[in-house]
Order: sequence, then structure tokens, then C-alpha cells
Amino acid sequence: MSLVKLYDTTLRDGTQAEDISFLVEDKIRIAHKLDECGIHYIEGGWPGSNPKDVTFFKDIKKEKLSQAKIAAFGSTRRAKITPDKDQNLRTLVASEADAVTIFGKSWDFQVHEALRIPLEENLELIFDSIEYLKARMPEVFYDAEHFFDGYKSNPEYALKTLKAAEQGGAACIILCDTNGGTMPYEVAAIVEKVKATVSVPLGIHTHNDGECAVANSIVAVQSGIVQVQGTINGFGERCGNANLCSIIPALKVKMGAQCVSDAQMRQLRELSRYVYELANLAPNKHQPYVGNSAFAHKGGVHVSAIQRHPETYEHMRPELVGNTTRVLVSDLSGRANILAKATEFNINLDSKDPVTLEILEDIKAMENRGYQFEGAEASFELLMKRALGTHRKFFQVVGFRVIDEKRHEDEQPLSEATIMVKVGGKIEHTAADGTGPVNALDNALRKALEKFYPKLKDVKLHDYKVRVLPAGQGTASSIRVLIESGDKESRWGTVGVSSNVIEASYQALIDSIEYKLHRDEETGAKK
Ligand SMILES: CC(=O)SCCNC(=O)CCNC(=O)[C@H](O)C(C)(C)COP(=O)(O)OP(=O)(O)OC[C@H]1O[C@@H](n2cnc3c(N)ncnc32)[C@H](O)[C@@H]1OP(=O)(O)O
Ligand SMILES: CC(=O)C(=O)O
Repeated sequence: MSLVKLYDTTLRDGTQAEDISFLVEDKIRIAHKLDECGIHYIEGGWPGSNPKDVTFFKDIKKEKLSQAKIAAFGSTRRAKITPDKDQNLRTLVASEADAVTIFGKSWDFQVHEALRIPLEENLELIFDSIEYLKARMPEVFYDAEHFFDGYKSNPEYALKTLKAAEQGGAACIILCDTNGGTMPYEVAAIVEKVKATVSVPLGIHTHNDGECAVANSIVAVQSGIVQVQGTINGFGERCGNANLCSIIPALKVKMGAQCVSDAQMRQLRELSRYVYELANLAPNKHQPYVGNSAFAHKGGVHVSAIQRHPETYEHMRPELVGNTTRVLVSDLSGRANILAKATEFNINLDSKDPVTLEILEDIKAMENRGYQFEGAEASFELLMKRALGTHRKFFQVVGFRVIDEKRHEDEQPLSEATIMVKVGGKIEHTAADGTGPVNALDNALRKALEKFYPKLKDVKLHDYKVRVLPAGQGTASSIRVLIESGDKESRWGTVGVSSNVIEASYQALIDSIEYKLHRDEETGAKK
């Protein structure tokens, strides 16, 4: 299959998503990453919309990209004025972008309702806006907005709008499923009709309202489309755009199409996470191809089989997109899960070793009480060490007390914790306050232990999640606390369960500190 050009609109349509906004500096950084990953066109924004997008086009001119072209976005001219008087078209030219993309109406209903102009006049808008830009810009693309809905409503008129774009000189006409409700079989049939009418190369731009954006893009490529528009992680207006993180491997691995190199595709997971990070959003762990769970195996039958051959439960090798196979441990585990985890932690276990069965039974009993080890791999590693007798007790908590006090209804509550620990025969008794009882307990515990283990100063609490487990007993039901801690080298998760939230937090905090001390000892890190 021939080359499919990738056109990324994360910086324009991506920012039309609720919760997503990028600073100009973020946009420049993302543009560099997209360029490194082999994206052919990067739509930087709509310069006629806001000063930030104008600045992006000014600033990106000073940057050196290895291959990507920068595209500016806008609409056809407004009615009743000539293109040279249209501020939007003028700012597109002033952007000095490598390419320009304008959208225009294909659907008679939109012309009547959104533009409120005669159908013929819309054809003029499309034709002369493109003609004007074509004379001034290196490359002009035409986004045929609502094309599929327009075609279904009035095929003759929808095709006429494309003819106007072709006559105006568009280098590529992009068929848009703007409302995102088109089905894959409709895309295939309509693209065939378009190919019989226009000879300009075609592109596709789909939205995900019917959950078919990726499928629709793939079908369009199968039907001969040569440009695919989409966004990283599928960010975009309403339910989002076609997700390039899924489209790229689908094109390369499944369809044998050329788009980016193998090395560039291996950066896809990193690119996905980079964009989440700059958007200040947590990555979607269940995202196909690049998510943490995309190649994570939980069922014992699956884990046993993938160890015999990964293709038994993986549709492709995760390394191709920079991802990895993961094995989860839960009450759905069998011996294979435990053995795989042991290997990951450099622990020697045999499937026939009674310890393996003991660990498996412990896990199932603990999960039954509400523990969950999927996000708490550090607690699981400690559990294995306890079963194997390799767990070392670095300290002993003799006791603790947490006080939460509100002295006046207008005052913030005060939290204070005192703790007594024993390390190698020495007793340490400390107190600390905190923004809440758990924070106070964490501060007191670390204050007591830092004297003996100064590296604990590096440990930070990154995430704290509390889940009330369904028991139907109101405040007497069990509480599960999941903590994510980290130091300069890595992050790790621990878990605690109790009917008392402080006790559950305490268990997770103790595991976190014990994990850090074990790991430092094993890696030879200085106290
Ligand atoms: C399918 C898509 O995703 S298209 C991209 C959508 N993205 C955005 O809208 C984000 C950026 N937009 C903006 O900053 C603003 O909407 C602007 C600056 C572009 C325009 O702002 P305003 O002039 O205040 O117009 P408003 O936002 O109300 O939009 C309606 C106007 O757009 C016009 N319009 C809509 N589509 C088109 C089109 N394809 N060609 C020409 N004009 C169009 C309408 O006719 C209407 O103009 P009118 O009020 O003179 O009749
Ligand atoms: C152009 C565009 O963003 C759309 O039609 O959805």
C-alpha cells in the first residue's frame, strides 16, 4: 500500500476538547515531538481565532523541524465580502505557514441554518477562498465539513461543493465526519462515489461520537484516501477525534501502509504520555496500543498461555509501539501470574514450590478481604518476600496516636500524630502535624525513621486513593487505601485494608517505607 500522509490536529481540534488547553510553549514542544515521530503535517491552530495561535505561528518559524510541515487552520471567507477583505483569510496568509486548511460547508442544511446564505453563494465562498489562498500559500487543503451527513441529505449538492474546491485549486480535499455519527460501511460507499466525481487526492477527518472514528479512518484508507487527520490520544471536540495512536499501528502493522518509520512508531507510547502530561491529564490506562493495560494480562489462563507464546493473547508485539507486556496479580491469578511476577522482581520461584501455592492462596484470601494488588505491586513484592522468608524488618512500630481537632466552627481542623518506633533496640518517639490525619501520620513516621534511614527524605507521596468497599454496613464497611509513592528513581504502589481509614492508610504507608528500604538495600543505595 502506498504512502499515507498523517495530519495531526491535536494543537487545533485537540484543544477544542473540554479540559484541554495548551500554552504556546507547550504547543511548540508538542510540535517537536510530532515531528520526531514522523507526522507529516501539524495543524498549529486557527490564527484568526486568538492571539495565542498567532504567536504560535510566529514562534514556530524560529524552530527547526526535521520533516513536518506546519498548517494553519481557518474557514472560508464570510459572505458578502471579497476574499482580500476577509480578516480570517488574511491572517492565514500572514501566518506564513507551510500549508493552510480551510473548512467550508457541504451540507445544504448547514448552509441554510448556520450560514443563512443561498446554496449557490456557498459554492462561491468555497471556490474563491481557495483560489485566493492558492495564489499566496504553498499548499491549500480543503476540509469538507459535515461531508458525510451532507452527502446523505443531498448528494448532488455535497458533490458540487467538492467540485468548487477542486476548481479553486485545493491540493487535497478532506471528507469530514464532523458530527461523528457516520458508520464504517457508509464511509466506504460514499468515498467510492466521491472518487468517481473528483480527481483531487482525498483525506479523512472523523469524530468519535459513534465510537467509529478510528474504524472510519481505516475504511477510508482502504478506499484509497491518502491523508488521515487525527489527534494524539483522540483529543478533540465532544467525544474526540480519530486517535492517531491507534491509526498509526493499524496502518503500519495491520494494513502494511507506509506512514512513519518503525523507529518512529516505537516512540508512540512516549508521545501519547507526553501529550497527556502537557495537557495535565492522567493517561487513559485502557487506551488501545499505548495504554498501561493494553498488554496487561490478569486472567491466569491468559498469563500461562502468553508465557508459552505471546500471540495467544496479544494482537501484536507491544514493543512495536514502545509498550510492554505486563502481568497482573489478583484473585483471577493462577501459578503462572505468581511466577511471572517473581521473575519481574528477580525472585526465584518454582511452579511446584509449595511457597508458590501459599502466595496464591494468600492473595486470594486477601483479595476476598478487599485488598487489590494491581496498583500495589510493591505490597505484592513484600508479600512474596514474607512468604519466602527474605523479608527484613527494618523497624518496628510500637504504637501511634492520631488526633484530629476542630476548636471552633470557623477554624480549620488540626491534625497531629505521635508515633513510637524501635530500630535496632533504639526507641524513637516523635510527633508531627499535617494537613489531615494521614498526612500527620506519614510526617511523624518519616520523622522518626529518617534519623536511621536518611534516604527516606527523598520519598514523596504522589497519590492517595480511598475506596469504600461495598459491604452495606455504612461507616463500618471496609476501606481500601492505595498509595503511590516515589523517589528520584521510581514510583511504587502499596495497599492497606481495614474498617478504619487511618489503619488502612497506616498499612499502606508502612509497606511504602519498607519497600523503599528493601529496594535501596538490594540496589546498594547509600543510607
Ligand atoms: C468543525 C470545526 O471544528 S470548525 C472549527 C471550530 N473551532 C472554533 O470555532 C474555535 C475558534 N473559533 C473562534 O475563535 C471564533 O468562533 C471565530 C473568531 C472564528 C469567529 O468568531 P465570531 O466572529 O464571533 O463568530 P461565531 O463564533 O459566533 O461563529 C459564527 C460565525 O461563523 C460563520 N461561519 C461558520 N462557518 C463558516 C464557514 N465555513 N465559512 C465562513 N463563515 C463561517 C457563521 O456564518 C457566523 O457568522 P455570522 O455571525 O456573520 O453569520
Ligand atoms: C474541520 C473539522 O474539524 C471538522 O469538520 O470536524
